[in-house]
Amino acid sequence: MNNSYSMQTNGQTNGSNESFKFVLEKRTDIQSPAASNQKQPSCCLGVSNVSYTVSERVGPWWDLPSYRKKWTRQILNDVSFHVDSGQIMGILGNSGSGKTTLLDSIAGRIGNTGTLIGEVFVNGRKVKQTLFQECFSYVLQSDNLLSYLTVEETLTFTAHLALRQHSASAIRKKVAAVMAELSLSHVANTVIGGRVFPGISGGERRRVSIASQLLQDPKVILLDEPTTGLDSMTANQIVVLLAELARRDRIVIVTIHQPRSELFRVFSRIAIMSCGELVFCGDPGEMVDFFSSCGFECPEYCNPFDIYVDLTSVDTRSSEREAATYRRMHDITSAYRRSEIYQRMTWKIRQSCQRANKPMIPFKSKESPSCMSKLAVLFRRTVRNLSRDRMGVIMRLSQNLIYGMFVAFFVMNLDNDVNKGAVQDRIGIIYQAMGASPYTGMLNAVALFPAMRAVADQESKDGLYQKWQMFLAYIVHIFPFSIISVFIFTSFLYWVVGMHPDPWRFMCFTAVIMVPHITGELLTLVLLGVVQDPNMVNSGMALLNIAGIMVGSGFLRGTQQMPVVFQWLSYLTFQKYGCELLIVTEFYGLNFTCNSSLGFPEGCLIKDGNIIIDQLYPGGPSRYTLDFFMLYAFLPALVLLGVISFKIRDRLVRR
Ligand SMILES: Nc1ncnc2c1ncn2[C@@H]1O[C@H](COP(=O)(O)OP(=O)(O)OP(=O)(O)O)[C@@H](O)[C@H]1O
Repeated sequence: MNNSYSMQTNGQTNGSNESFKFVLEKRTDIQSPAASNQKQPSCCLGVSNVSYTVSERVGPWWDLPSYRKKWTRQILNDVSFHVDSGQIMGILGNSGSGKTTLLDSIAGRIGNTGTLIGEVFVNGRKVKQTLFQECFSYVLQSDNLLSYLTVEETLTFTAHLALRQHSASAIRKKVAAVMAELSLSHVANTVIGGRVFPGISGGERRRVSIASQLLQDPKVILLDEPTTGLDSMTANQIVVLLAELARRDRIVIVTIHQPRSELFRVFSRIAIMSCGELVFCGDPGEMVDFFSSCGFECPEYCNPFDIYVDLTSVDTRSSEREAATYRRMHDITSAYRRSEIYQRMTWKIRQSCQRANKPMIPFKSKESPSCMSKLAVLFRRTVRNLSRDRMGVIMRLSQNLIYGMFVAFFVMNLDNDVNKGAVQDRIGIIYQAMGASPYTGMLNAVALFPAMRAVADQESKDGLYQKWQMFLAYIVHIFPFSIISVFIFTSFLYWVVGMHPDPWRFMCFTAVIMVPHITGELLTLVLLGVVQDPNMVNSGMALLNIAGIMVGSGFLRGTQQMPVVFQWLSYLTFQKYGCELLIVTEFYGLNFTCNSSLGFPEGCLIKDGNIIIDQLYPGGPSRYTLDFFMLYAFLPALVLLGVISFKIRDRLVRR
């Protein structure tokens, strides 16, 4: 079997009418087991009998009888392969064949919903599942990058998070070297960009994601569909670049959809998956040989990738087709298992395990900085990224003010006459200020945080830091914005409508309003830790806030008239303490006038604000300091809750 195939191009290489045919020639690169024993690669990866099963409900939740039943589904079935350093392996297969699950299982990102069995060897040494993440770098299909950082800044921050023992100049050199290796030097100072403003191209973004992984010097790089969403020329360039990375003594494994035919010569190994099984895994020449021996010649001028993936896919459009294509897939898989290619592969895995002087497992560089240094780097990165978001900054600073303007122009001047709304308008303003401030905080979090969360999900899986550390770094940056934004809001509203003209009371008013605004943002972040969908968080927050102001304020129904359970619940709302403080701040010692001809003469019985305080919050002034303490206690409590929420997220997020 020393005959094999090489490829001849026919026509233009980049034109649409490109084509090629296979020509028989003598192979020299396929070594016998004895020969390959002489030349050992510096690193090798062996995956042996990996299977993954999940337990699933048989039916949907609205069909209770079937929902109660469970069945076991085999997602990966006895997958084995071997790759040496210097090689790039492409994993092909139709949609749902298990490519991503295979990468996830090797990358240690499979989650705990199913059962993973099998063994992974690096340099013949068995790697524990818990160490997969420290050994393999994983580039996800979607690029999670911060839009407002430049390419160089992105890589520099990542390097600071990953490499402690390197000096600043060493990190600069390292970043420059990685950028050069991935041909990114020309866009070093260009921002990544986002949906609403331009930045680097899709292919360059993909290369930045790969570069971030290279900073940790991984020996094995896994990439899930790195070419998806790119035009075919850029996709080819990415694969060629990955092949070059592999050639520099690394192992690169990449899942790919519909590679172009000229990539045939780029891959060192090709694996084809179908229904969770590895139907074939070998070098490109072997692949053509193998399928021909199974009776499936690749027609001239056809893309062998398309032909072989089609041949091994199961067509579920009708039961007859399904049975026939499944049989064909099964026959090919059986033939592969009996083939010399498969025997050689299993022999290589065994041989690497039995080697006398096995090299050590090459873990990624793991010189993480201390917790405080990581927090400092994350904080700097968050501030740098978000402070460049002009719309984000404007929104943060102005939305409270815009709302304040609306309320101020609606109320205009507060009167001191009880019959001209002196009490009602003041209570209305307090109700609105307390009720609306959490919403503006919530809007900020929902608009800005999910992008940061996606980055943290990825980087925490890379072992750079933990998700709760990013949460802490993010909330630190909230405070200055909140203080300025609330100060602008209260300065405008308080003085324009003419609330109590005591500067000290104005400061207290501002200090109280600060808390619901920050609490709104913090509570949203806490929920975003455990709920993936920001829209659900939006709705949840709106409901919580409505419930809080209803039960806590006592404006809709006096606290004394509420059922006991609500009276107790009111102590858990920040609105209770906030409203009480604002009522005391505004009404304490405030004298009213009364023009009895304008309204109810009984209204004139309300001569001063203390009567209102006694009605709404009896004993309120004596609890003034305690209320402040209780109100501000919500902030550290929510920070703690946030840390817990993001620790729970570690378990919830699979990839
Ligand atoms: N944890 C899980 N629970 C239930 N089903 C799962 C789980 N993980 C994967 N699957 C199922 O396994 C099959 C293989 O999924 P996978 O994402 O690996 O396919 P794929 O080949 O990467 O597909 P694509 O090319 O479309 O991304 C799919 O049908 C998927 O729904």
